[in-house]
Amino acid sequence: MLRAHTVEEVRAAEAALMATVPEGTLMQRAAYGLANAVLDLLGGGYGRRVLLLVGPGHNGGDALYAGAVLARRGALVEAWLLSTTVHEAGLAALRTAGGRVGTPRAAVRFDVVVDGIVGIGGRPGLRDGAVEALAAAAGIPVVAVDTPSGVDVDSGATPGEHVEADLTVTFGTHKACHLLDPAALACGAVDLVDIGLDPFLPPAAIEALQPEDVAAMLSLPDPDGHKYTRGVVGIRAGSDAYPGAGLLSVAGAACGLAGMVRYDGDESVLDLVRAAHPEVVGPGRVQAWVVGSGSAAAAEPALRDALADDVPVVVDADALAFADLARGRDAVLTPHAGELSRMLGVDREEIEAEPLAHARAAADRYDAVVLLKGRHTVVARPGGRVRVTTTGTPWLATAGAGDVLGGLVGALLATGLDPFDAASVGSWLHGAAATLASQDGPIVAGDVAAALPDLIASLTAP
Ligand SMILES: NC(=O)C1=CN([C@@H]2O[C@H](COP(=O)(O)OP(=O)(O)OC[C@H]3O[C@@H](n4cnc5c(N)ncnc54)[C@H](O)[C@@H]3O)[C@@H](O)[C@H]2O)[C@@H](O)CC1
Ligand SMILES: [K+]
Repeated sequence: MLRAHTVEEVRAAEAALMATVPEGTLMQRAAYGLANAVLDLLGGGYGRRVLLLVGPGHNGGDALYAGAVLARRGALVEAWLLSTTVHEAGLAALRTAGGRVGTPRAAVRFDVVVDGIVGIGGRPGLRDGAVEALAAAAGIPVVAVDTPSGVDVDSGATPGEHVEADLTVTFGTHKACHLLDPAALACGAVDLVDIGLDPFLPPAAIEALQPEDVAAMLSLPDPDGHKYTRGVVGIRAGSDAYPGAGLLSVAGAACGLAGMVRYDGDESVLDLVRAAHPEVVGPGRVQAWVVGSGSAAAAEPALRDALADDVPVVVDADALAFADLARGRDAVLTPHAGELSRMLGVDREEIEAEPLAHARAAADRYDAVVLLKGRHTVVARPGGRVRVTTTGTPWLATAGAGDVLGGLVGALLATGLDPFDAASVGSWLHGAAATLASQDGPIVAGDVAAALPDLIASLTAP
């Protein structure tokens, strides 16, 4: 499990760890990790030209000490000091190693820029000197120290100017900004350097599932199981006007995880569903319902009927307008930013600027699990625990992909996962299946559903 901690938690853990090691140890660990990441990126040190952007705090100190390591490895290291005071010992180390201090100038030629302007002590936004230095070094790959300077570390928002990194090297644990958009977009790839913080960190409120977590949560068929013990998922989606929504919801549900898929909707859609998925049967008892996509006016009665069965429910698309009915129930609400905007009465732009805060607010408001779709989907449960999905591909932004996701989450609920696990595992599988199907090329929603069995097999293979 990948975990993200708050600045406050990191500072407390660092203080506890620092009490157990000689002074300066943590910064040395951080600096060596950072220098190694830069060496990897550059394919070596000798003759490489490295620019350090150095702010007033320890973040700049990390950059200076890493610069000293790089200078000893033969790199030509220049530091631009963006504050009247910088980490003195770090600066002395850089100078001793042969690095120098330069002044910001246009049309500079460096192989890499190391952003040590601010880290977890930074307020969002950049000061003028930093903006000008970054402009002078535009076009050069950027390695951010701990966080891209200027982002809001704990919320993942980017309310002001900020660094756009190609690689972010962070220390001890991830922070929200590494996982949550829009800040995560500014991180580029993220490397975590172990500085020994783990024993001092509390449980994290924000997590990102990894393949081994997903594999451990999937329920495999018992040797003596049968289709009913494996769980039955029911789909109430699609209509005469939108039969595709029903077909794709069924396709996601028919990934093989549940023992049976039922379709309960218009006869005309059922005929199409049966033609595409002969194994699907008609209405009856289920262990989970998926309600709402392409349901139009039928969404409200369909949701009421599903809730009356007292089984977990995925509340999707048209049914989200009636999400109040599911308050406090075993439910997964699956809005995209536009749908959540209508549910909360908040502008869509505000939701996209702070998906973490709004997914959490919605989970509390509806007392249910909320899966807010996006590049990095946010799954929030009431009380603040969150899982962020980091699988996926931009090609997944395609019509019907949400229907497949709804069906898949329903199948996972039917197998007995709780709503938080079903939503986060479903979202992870959905993204990973899209990547598998896409191979960096275009896909349609049906391809994502079709890739699920192979993906699941690769995860669960002994
Ligand atoms: N505390 C520790 O033991 C460790 C800290 N480490 C590094 O230390 C960093 C935190 O250091 P600090 O607490 O000194 O904080 P930072 O280096 O993040 O910066 C804080 C300083 O920047 C100023 N500042 C705030 N916002 C600004 C902005 N937008 N533009 C310009 N200046 C701004 C503040 O006045 C303050 O002086 C971490 O991100 C990490 O890089 C690592 O060395 C690992 C160990
Ligand atoms: K930084």
